[in-house]
Amino acid sequence: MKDDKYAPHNEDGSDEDLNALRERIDDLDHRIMALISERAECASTVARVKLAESPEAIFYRPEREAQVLKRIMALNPGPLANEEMARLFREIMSACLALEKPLRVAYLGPEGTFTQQAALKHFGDSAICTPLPAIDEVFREVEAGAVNYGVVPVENSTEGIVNHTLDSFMDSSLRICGEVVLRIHHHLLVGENTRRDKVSRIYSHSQSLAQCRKWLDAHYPHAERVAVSSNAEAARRVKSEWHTAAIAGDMAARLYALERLDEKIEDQPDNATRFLIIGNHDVPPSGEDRTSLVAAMRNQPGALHDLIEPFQRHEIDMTRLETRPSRHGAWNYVFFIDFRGHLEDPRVRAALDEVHQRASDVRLLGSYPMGVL
Ligand SMILES: O=C(O)C(=O)C[C@]1(C(=O)O)C=C[C@@H](O)C=C1
Repeated sequence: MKDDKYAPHNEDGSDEDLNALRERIDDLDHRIMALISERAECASTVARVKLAESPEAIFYRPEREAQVLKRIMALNPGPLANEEMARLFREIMSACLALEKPLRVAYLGPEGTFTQQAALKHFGDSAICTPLPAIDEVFREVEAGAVNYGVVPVENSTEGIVNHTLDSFMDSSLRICGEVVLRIHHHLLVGENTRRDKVSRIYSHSQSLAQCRKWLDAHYPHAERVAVSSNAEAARRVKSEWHTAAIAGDMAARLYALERLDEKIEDQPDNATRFLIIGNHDVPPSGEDRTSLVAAMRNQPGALHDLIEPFQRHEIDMTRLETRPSRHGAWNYVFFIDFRGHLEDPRVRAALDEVHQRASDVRLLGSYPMGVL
């Protein structure tokens, strides 16, 4: 409810001068701060309650965070956009969680990649995030308990699946605890000594070069395209080279202080990448969840149909189906399946009981809240 004390004197606020408006802002800031402090105290108490329940308490609760953010977006009165408001609350929760227990997160590096951006978007600024050079190293560090969670890319809307991530699940007992979807915007970046008409070589990750193929054909048909290990590595190189450019995102542009010759050069304007949060515990239902599993089928006609038929019959919305070669025996395949719903839903249980009977092996990778922001 609006407090009269804070309403403008006129409808358009015109009788208030700048000083008066700033006094109002100071006053509001004090009240916001008092409320944030009260919230942080409350989160500290939550931590004590969790510890009293179990010494192995899990402090990070992705299902609760998803509910908080969704509620904030639903209640937001404006004028800030829902995403902006949720982003602010994302940071408040991140700081509150750090009071309970600072989270350690490993992501596929190096610094400046979209995966770092995804880690920040999901965990906020208070998590302690460390880059690692390969997807399987992220898995290993989480398995070893050196970090609490890992962030790895899993699929891109234009270039498809990240095979390394799917393959890493085959040898791992880790669970998926969450997902983040990031809109991917690519920029053409140069160092201070490079002019637009002098660019003769363009570095980027092969996926990013592919995502900007048409733009490059139209604008730089004669420039050599060189695939490197990451967009951030591309940005690092052009920092010290002349006549070269990098295709990379905001994080890398900022990290290496590069000039943006052209922005948003991706061929598909809705280009997005989905990242997974990997951890070592199950996540309770949030109300809007996704489940992932990997299933091995006996090599026989109709095997794939047999596998997916129970989902259809139980009206479960399958959101992804990927086939990967199995590590056991030539010409054997495993299927990665994502569907809407949680392992605790009765319909999901019924479908999975049947899938278990039909497949030679099923491994549940986890149920987790669908990306909110
Ligand atoms: O509700 C909890 O379990 C909390 O720990 C509180 C809180 C929050 O700040 O709202 C903090 C961290 C969790 O990841 C989820 C929510």
